[in-house]
Amino acid sequence: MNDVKAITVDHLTKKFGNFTAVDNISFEVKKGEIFGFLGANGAGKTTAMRMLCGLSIPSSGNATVAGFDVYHQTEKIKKNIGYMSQKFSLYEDLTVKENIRFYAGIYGKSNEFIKNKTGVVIKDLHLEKEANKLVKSLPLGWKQKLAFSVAIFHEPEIVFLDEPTGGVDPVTRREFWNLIYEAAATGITVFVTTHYMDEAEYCNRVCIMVDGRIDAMDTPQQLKKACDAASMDEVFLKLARKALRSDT
Ligand SMILES: Nc1ncnc2c1ncn2[C@@H]1O[C@H](COP(=O)(O)OP(=O)(O)OP(=O)(O)O)[C@@H](O)[C@H]1O
Repeated sequence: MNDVKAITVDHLTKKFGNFTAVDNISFEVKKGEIFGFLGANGAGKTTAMRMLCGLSIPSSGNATVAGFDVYHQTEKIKKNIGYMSQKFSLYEDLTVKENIRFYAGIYGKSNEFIKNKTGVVIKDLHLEKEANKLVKSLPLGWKQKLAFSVAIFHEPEIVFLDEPTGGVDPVTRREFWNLIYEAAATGITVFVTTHYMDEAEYCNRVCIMVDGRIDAMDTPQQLKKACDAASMDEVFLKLARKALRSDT
């Protein structure tokens, strides 16, 4: 990790009518950093992430992603990021190989690049026997690992992961995080939302949102120290308890 900024956020705000979903947030993420974005349901995580991905125009404030401005350079942002969410799924009726080729094609990669890298990804994920099977035949954990590999196939500067490991067992989640570490080691910046507090421990830095605002932001070690908590679970409970709004 170095001091190059992958993401800069300065007083960013998003209003829906009179309701302020994201309220004046500011932070920076360094290149190669694994940055965890936590908060109770309705805290504003997805709304903030959508602005950073160039999918939603802010009401006020500024932000840059990979050096591009979130108001005027949204197409450039989209080309330079990867995105994966629990809800975003691969095409179930395409094979593993067809899914990889389809998404790589969207980013305009050459046939040679796609062919070579498809082989590498399938080998790394140990999916050789499944390469020509329909994605719907794979277990959820395999689909998620494949979806992550597809999201970074075009070698983006930053990958945004919105609750990427929802619904899978701890062992598979651990394997998924190994992929995240490997990606970060190649210099890809990882911006991840999660509800799992063991995953918060794996992040270099964590930001906790409460009612649209940033309530705390630091390394997991420092947050535990500051809150006099034994685990991130305890940190989260102490901070999120203050939330007035919740979607659940
Ligand atoms: N398009 C919209 N119009 C009106 N309100 C919205 C819209 N999108 C989100 N909100 C509201 O903004 C708040 C923040 O929502 P957001 O989805 O960003 O939260 P979140 O932290 O991602 O929650 P979750 O963990 O449940 O996904 C919620 O109260 C939500 O109902």
